[in-house]
Amino acid sequence: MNGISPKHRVLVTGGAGFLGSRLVSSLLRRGHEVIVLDNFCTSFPSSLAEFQDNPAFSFVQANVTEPLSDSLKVSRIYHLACPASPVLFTQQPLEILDTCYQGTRNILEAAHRWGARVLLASTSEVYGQAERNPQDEKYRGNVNCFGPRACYDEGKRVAEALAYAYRTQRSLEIRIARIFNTYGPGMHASDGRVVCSFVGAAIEGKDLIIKGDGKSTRCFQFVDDCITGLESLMESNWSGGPVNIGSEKETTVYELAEAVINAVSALTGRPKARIVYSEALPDDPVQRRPNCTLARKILGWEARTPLSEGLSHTIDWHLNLYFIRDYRIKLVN
Ligand SMILES: O=C(O)[C@H]1O[C@H](OP(=O)(O)OP(=O)(O)OC[C@H]2O[C@@H](n3ccc(=O)[nH]c3=O)[C@H](O)[C@@H]2O)[C@H](O)[C@@H](O)[C@@H]1O
Repeated sequence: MNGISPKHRVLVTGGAGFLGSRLVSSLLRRGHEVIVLDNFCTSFPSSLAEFQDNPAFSFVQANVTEPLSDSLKVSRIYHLACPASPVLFTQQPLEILDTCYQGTRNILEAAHRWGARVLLASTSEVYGQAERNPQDEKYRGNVNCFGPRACYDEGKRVAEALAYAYRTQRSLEIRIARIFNTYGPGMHASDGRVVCSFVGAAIEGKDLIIKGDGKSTRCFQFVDDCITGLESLMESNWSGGPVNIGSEKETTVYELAEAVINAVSALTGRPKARIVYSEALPDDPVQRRPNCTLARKILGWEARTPLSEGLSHTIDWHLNLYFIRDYRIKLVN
């Protein structure tokens, strides 16, 4: 993780996405050669624009559900490709399941041919409607396999099971990160996840919609903390099971809404947006908080960015997408 660490040829699946593009930026900064594989199903080519002139960067437009060409041979694979917004769980469940199973299988198969190490982006969603708080990696979860979140929750669980099978049967080097709610610059308001939805609404002067009573909790992790955690895990000697990567600071959805409204108003001088309530999503986890003792112990890593600081970077990023004139805000791209 420092200037003298070995340089790799790295494949990032989903590299045009929210986490992916931030990871690519960090890997290139550290001197690695990076290939992004993405099909833009939930991302935009513009998120790769800043890398285009970098000779260490290349891009392949493809779906991970198709087998990988050996011309892509690398020594490290970050497997991030998968739609992750709950809005898509009801719109594209079959595609999500295909990506989680066949996509992950293709990645692991290619890694086996190439002798590459794989980091699988798993999720806090494998814990489902958790019956204990916080959730450590030994907790086996409470997931509904026949419900609107099943495609993602069970999809990621089968992806973990595939990784385990390739490790035991094919001796593949595997790292699994269970990533908890991550936010920051690069996640567009249209994504549907809560932080970017609230920030987008507050900037546009629209109501913030709380789904449910606002008492549900999440621990919001700033994207750069998450990326450092993923890179540390990839280059660590850890050969055990999955590792939680998240913030341990628990916040209710209502507290988040208030924080966003106040921060946007303070930064723009505009009147405060309002909160309205709508029905809770079915199977929406009520309480979620990682226990990150393992990550601290094996990686010396923990999420450090306070919510207020992360929100301020996030709001700045969103404001830069907007053109402010005559007290009206218009979308420019
Ligand atoms: O990051 C994680 O750990 C996982 O959780 C997310 O799911 P969720 O926690 O439901 O993410 P959000 O859509 O951001 O929702 C968080 C909470 O805010 C609420 N919410 C969301 C959006 C909104 O406009 N209003 C609102 O009240 C949701 O109902 C939920 O209670 C996604 O499943 C994944 O991106 C990810 O793997």
